[in-house]
Amino acid sequence: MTTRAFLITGARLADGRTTDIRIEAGRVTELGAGLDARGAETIDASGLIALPGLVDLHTHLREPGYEQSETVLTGTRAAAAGGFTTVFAMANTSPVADTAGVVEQELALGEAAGYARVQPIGAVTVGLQGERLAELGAMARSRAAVRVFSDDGFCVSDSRLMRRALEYVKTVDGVIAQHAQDPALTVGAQMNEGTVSAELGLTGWPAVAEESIIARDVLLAEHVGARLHVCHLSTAGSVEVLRWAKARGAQVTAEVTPHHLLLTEELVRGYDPRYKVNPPLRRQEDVDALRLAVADGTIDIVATDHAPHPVEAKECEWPAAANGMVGLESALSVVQATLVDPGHVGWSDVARILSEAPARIGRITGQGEPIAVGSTAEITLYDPSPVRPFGTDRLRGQAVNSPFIGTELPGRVVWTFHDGYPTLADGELREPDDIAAELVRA
Ligand SMILES: NC(=O)N[C@@H](CC(=O)O)C(=O)O
Repeated sequence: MTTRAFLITGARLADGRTTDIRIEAGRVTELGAGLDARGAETIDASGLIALPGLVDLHTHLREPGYEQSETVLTGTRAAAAGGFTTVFAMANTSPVADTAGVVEQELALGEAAGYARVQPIGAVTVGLQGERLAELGAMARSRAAVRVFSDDGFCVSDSRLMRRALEYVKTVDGVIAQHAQDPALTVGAQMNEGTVSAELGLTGWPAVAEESIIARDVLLAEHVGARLHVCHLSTAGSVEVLRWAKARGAQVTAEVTPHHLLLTEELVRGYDPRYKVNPPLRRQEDVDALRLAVADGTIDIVATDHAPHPVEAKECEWPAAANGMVGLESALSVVQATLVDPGHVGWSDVARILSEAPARIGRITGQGEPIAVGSTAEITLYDPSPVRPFGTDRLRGQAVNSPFIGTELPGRVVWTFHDGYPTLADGELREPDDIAAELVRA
């Protein structure tokens, strides 16, 4: 928190109202037209949309263990540049985040960096090995107060273990975020299974490997009365399974990534490993179904699956390349391009799918609140202006494995306020020393 006061003038809220916003000591203290600027730094936000600070339920921060890809500091700088004020950090670090000690370390690294709230996700199984449950209770009771558990990168494929995990997290109001991929159906898989994989001679990754696990997990979650969250939904069939699950009243939520809302398997034809990702890019029919599923509320949220990799893991032949794409800095622009501009959703839906719903699913407070008097000052100011080239200058983390480099995307995040202070100011990231000094003064 900071002692400084800010007056944001002429911003458009997600519901369309234009207002000034006064921020003091980490809170929104006044809303309305023509507010008094006394004692405050004024920010002219005419033409900008004010959204509640974005919350990403699915970020890979890589620290501890893979600092050559990303650190908590560089990853949260990317988050701030993309308008995020909270990132849920996936557990596939080294050591794996499967103990109270590691999740508390992750939390502390986030606090020290100061760019965004880092909310650790705990592993479901020890070492992501899928053999025995990790210390779910100890992680939930730790200072990190973990509520989201995931072996992401791997599927909890053993049905008995998945059932036990669901039973366990129910007792702490937690959720299992499942990476739905039947490993037996995807041995050696390199891309989506279909005519393109047949033409290219690459081992295919069938849609049913995802859909069958989602269907099983919905039944397991219903059976034990627990919450299930499905990570990175990628097929039209998965949308159908989810519709069926929600119609039955199952406590299931789901996410889609920006890249699955925009890109298709056709890009694999160029063998550029930037397009290699888990789950793989699918068909245009899948992209269309995913967009409609966000529009009608079947898919609850957009989550980035920000997966940074070093250059050597991507500048190699397709089969040897790592899966994953960075996404924090481009997420809001891709959401505008794929959902807002075509008329599928409005800005109040964007506030829901990129802030309010992920905070609710992850059971965190003080984030994802509509901008109102008394709410925490977690605010993203976004300029939804026309398309422009998306270049490496837009990437503010350590890795450059973005599939959007060289494309044109609309919009730009201009200011990000976290805990009442700007982590991104007029398009420029604040320096760590400035943020540290601000936090000390508070
Ligand atoms: N989404 C990805 O393509 N990669 C993820 C893990 C994974 O889901 O394979 C990563 O950690 O790199």
